[in-house]
Amino acid sequence: MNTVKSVRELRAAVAQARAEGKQIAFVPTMGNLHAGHAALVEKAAQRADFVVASIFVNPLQFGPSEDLDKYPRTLLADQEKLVEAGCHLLFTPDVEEMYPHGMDGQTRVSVPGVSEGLCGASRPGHFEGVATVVSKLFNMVQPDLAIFGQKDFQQLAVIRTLVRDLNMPIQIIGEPTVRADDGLALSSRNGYLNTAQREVAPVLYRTLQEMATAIRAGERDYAKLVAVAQQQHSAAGFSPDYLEVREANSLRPATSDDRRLVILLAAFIGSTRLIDNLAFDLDTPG
Ligand SMILES: Nc1ncnc2c1ncn2[C@@H]1O[C@H](COP(=O)(O)OP(=O)(O)OP(=O)(O)O)[C@@H](O)[C@H]1O
Ligand SMILES: CC(C)(CO)[C@@H](O)C(=O)[O-]
Ligand code: BAL
Repeated sequence: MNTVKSVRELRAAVAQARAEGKQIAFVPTMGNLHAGHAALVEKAAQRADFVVASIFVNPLQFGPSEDLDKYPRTLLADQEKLVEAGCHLLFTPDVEEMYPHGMDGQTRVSVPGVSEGLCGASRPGHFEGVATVVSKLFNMVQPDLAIFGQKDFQQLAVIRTLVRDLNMPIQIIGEPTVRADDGLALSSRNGYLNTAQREVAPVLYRTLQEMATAIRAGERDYAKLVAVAQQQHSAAGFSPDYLEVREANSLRPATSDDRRLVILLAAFIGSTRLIDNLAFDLDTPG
């Protein structure tokens, strides 16, 4: 696997792969890779001949009081995991390479609708930062397909909308969330948890499963289910950020008639904010 830091080197390497007739798959990340990222790269290697990954901790998508500075940077270990998963080219630009004219005057990409509410409400500007950097990365790599995790369910919806609305000829593939044995969704931010916090963290996914089971059994009082789950989160030491039942395609608040649902949550434990979600179809047995 080759690692490049400049857009010029990236374009040259991708052009060579194209000249060899290869299909290009792209997996953007912020690094500190775990088995969830590896699953995306492995899927990319199954679907295309040449796999490009990026590691860039994008300042534009972090709020002023968020964890930009402490976000874990583990390049050597990440490179080993990428090689093992089948990556051919790693792009690791620095902030000056991504934003050579500074971030203040940077053209921004804003995706209305699906960016609003949920993480969009809790993290103002976050999805504009994500949509902007992903648009830039897509233009730099020009992949045939790009792979994202369903763990960031709203982000995936934002990117699908962005690609549709800006006529980008890129197929977007969403991959299921990879979890620890106890159900906790793998996330780089799990590394911030102390032992006691890590022990209680699986309560998040457990309550999502309990809510989904209740809805499948006919419960349609979503507010009641949310209140019960939030009590369990609070009892475990979490401060709820949001917990909502939405229609899975549009992300609008769910009605009792909707069949494709997603329950999404964000919650703080100490200063660590975790997200998770569970999508299900009432017409498909669970
Ligand atoms: N557990 C997981 N299973 C599958 N995909 C995942 C998982 N965690 C992250 N991803 C995906 O990996 C890609 C890069 O995500 P990112 O580098 O932010 O990882 P992360 O572990 O989610 O970090 P963070 O702590 O910022 O949430 C995204 O498409 C994201 O949805
Ligand atoms: C898609 C992404 C790499 C853009 O910075 C980031 O939001 C992430 O890691 O999910
Ligand atoms: N995984 C989404 C990137 C972020 O939290 O900023």
